Amino acid sequence: MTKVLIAGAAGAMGQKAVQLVNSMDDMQLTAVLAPHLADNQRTANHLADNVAIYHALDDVQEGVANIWLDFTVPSAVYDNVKFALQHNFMPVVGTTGLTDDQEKELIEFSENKHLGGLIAPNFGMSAVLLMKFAKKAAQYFPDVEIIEMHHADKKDAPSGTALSTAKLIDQVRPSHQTSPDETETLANVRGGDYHGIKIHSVRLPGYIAHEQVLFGGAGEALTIRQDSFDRQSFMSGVKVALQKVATLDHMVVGLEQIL
Ligand SMILES: NC(=O)C1=CN([C@@H]2O[C@H](COP(=O)(O)OP(=O)(O)OC[C@H]3O[C@@H](n4cnc5c(N)ncnc54)[C@H](OP(=O)(O)O)[C@@H]3O)[C@@H](O)[C@H]2O)C=CC1
Ligand SMILES: O=C(O)C1=N[C@H](C(=O)O)C[C@H](O)C1
Repeated sequence: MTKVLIAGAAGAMGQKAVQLVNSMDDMQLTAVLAPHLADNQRTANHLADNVAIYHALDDVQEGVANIWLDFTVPSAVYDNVKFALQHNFMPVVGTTGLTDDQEKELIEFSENKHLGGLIAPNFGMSAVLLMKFAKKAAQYFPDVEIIEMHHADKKDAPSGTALSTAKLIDQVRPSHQTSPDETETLANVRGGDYHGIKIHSVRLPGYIAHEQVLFGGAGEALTIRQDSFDRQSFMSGVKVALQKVATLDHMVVGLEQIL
């Protein structure tokens, strides 16, 4: 039986993850890290009496779980994953917001410790495929912009998925002419800029997680779009990650690495 700790267990994704782990025969939820979760909220949060509730990182006991599943906040994820590796948990990280330098450092640390782990900006199959297709299309359509749309509670912008998509496109797109002398008469109206790729972040109630990659060519255009209508859609990817992380000997980035 593999033991799992969920960090951010009371959040929107954490609650889904608790129910997923509870439903798996080969996994046991042994602990959660949830800063504001009270003991009398166990039942509402589907936590059995024997699940340890930690309110602070430094209270977490080494050995309480094999896997550290993280759905917290961008400001906490680096410290959480570093702590997890230092204390021999295999991290499965859904939380977005790690910088490139932080990600690199954590991967190197995992390599030195020979500890498997996964950082997945998106556990949804539609998003994984969107990123794959966008990378392919960018070889032929270098002019591209990204629009990501999320629920109004999302704390980070751009989304981790949009940033990952831009990085993948940037790896392959041919050099090309950008429009010169562009003037913004309203600040930031052209969106954020990742190596010349514009990213536009929309935050609205009613949305969950959606992304469009728009390619423009001479007299034609290609739009690739994915929609996550329900957070349950991320759980099949989380399940595979929990089942496969022990087969890795260092941290990898992207769900596609283990599919
Ligand atoms: N990879 C993927 O497929 C997906 C990734 N995400 C990402 O997952 C993350 C969480 O999203 P979501 O569940 O919607 O966010 P929520 O805001 O609903 O949940 C975040 C949770 O983290 C808790 N938290 C805050 N600080 C800490 C800390 N230092 N240690 C432990 N827990 C902490 C919060 O507790 P409290 O409120 O009590 O402070 C809260 O319960 C985001 O980064 C999001 O982008 C989301 C969907 C899919
Ligand atoms: O916060 C969310 O909701 C999501 N976050 C991830 C991201 O930032 O890409 C994945 C998905 O878009 C949902």
